[in-house]
Amino acid sequence: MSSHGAALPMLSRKCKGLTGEAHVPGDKSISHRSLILGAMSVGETRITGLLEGQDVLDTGRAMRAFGAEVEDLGQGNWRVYGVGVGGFTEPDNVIDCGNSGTGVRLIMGAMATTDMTATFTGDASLNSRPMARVTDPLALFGARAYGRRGGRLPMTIVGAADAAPVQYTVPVPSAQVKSAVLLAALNARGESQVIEREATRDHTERMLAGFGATIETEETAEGRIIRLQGQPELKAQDITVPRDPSSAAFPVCAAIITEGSDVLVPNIGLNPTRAGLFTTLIEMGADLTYENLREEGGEPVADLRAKFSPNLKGIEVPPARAASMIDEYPVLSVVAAFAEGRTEMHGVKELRVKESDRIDAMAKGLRAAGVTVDEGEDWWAVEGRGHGNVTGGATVESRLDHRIAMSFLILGMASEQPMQVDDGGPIATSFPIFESLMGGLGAIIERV
Ligand SMILES: O=C(O)C1=C[C@@H](OP(=O)(O)O)[C@@H](O)[C@H](O)C1
Ligand SMILES: C=C(OP(=O)(O)O)C(=O)O
Repeated sequence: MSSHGAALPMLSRKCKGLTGEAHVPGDKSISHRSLILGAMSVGETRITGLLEGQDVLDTGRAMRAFGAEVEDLGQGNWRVYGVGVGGFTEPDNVIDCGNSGTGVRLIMGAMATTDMTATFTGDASLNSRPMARVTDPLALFGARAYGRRGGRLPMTIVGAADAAPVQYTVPVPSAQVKSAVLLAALNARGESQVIEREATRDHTERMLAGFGATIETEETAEGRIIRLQGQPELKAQDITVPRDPSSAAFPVCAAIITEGSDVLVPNIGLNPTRAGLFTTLIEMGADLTYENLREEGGEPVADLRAKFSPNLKGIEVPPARAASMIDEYPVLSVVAAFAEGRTEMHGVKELRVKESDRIDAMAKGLRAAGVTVDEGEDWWAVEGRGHGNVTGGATVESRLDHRIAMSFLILGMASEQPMQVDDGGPIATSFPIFESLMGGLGAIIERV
């Protein structure tokens, strides 16, 4: 079942090659943060290119429930009239964050240092994901959490007004946890410090600086130390959301494994905390090039050109790269199936607590498609079969996980037999135009 209604089985079959331009939607991480920081600032924030996926729409609804005005102006343009740091009003009903870990965790952080109580819930996937990683540090500010056993949603957070600042070392490589603490620290009295041992995506830090917060980052031997002054007046901004590298991953990988392909994916942000997949593909021998490499808004941006790559080889993906491509391992494992030799992926236990256990979901589906996969708690490995030898011909479960559904549909574009997913509905959480965009390149995707 998809989160909103009946299951939507989908199938993809081998196509003659993908060609053309793929204009992928706005970045999901930056879209959530635009709405939340817009709601926490004073005045009118205008957002262009917002991702209108269900995850982000749910965050927009939540911001309205906390008192901000959030208005859809059409064609990806949005207006947020913020209430200022500490200016939220108490929601009069449960906040449903749908399928979105980012949404619920960042919003819990944002309300944890206010004088109010809010109850959060989500779909079956989100309600099975761990929340203690966020509520533990929020407790340091004095916020209390009452949830289901194992720290699961539905969960009520009782915020702590007038909180003192904290010092916190994030125990797992998670931008969501880091961001929840930073958003809580915004309404605490003095300077909070957040330390992360492994660099994760830094959109919250960059955007906080853009909204006028006093924030600095220091790289040290023990990791990155982020210092944030509490109780700033955030100033509304005009934001242009860059296109999502995690969505670009799908047409890029599809082109690499599908004979006859040549696809251009324009305007993709190559922030080093997000670009690990592209580095990995190039190491595997993919014909992937950065055209028109430039700087926009202080970040590297390029047009990605991906072509069919018949000579892919398996590699070892190092643990240090994991955070910079954490959402891309499912589709990387599909590319690995078409390479010669074994691809090993290490330091990836976070994959087990995403919308699904992504190692388990991909391993089962790949095996059903004729590919050998080994796994341990923190690693997995795909035995590449080489181009032309991936059987396919299976129906797999997408487990309320958009990236699992999209990854197997990409596999089916190049495998000998079609691939079917039991439910393509979750794709709309992050990439609502996936079907039409891939179809426009020549992919054959059918609703069955
Ligand atoms: O901060 C963010 O926007 C995100 C952080 C990552 O999650 P974790 O922080 O749990 O690794 C990522 O998987 C998610 O899609 C988006
Ligand atoms: C893990 C993801 O999202 P979230 O944690 O926000 O649900 C994802 O988009 O792959």
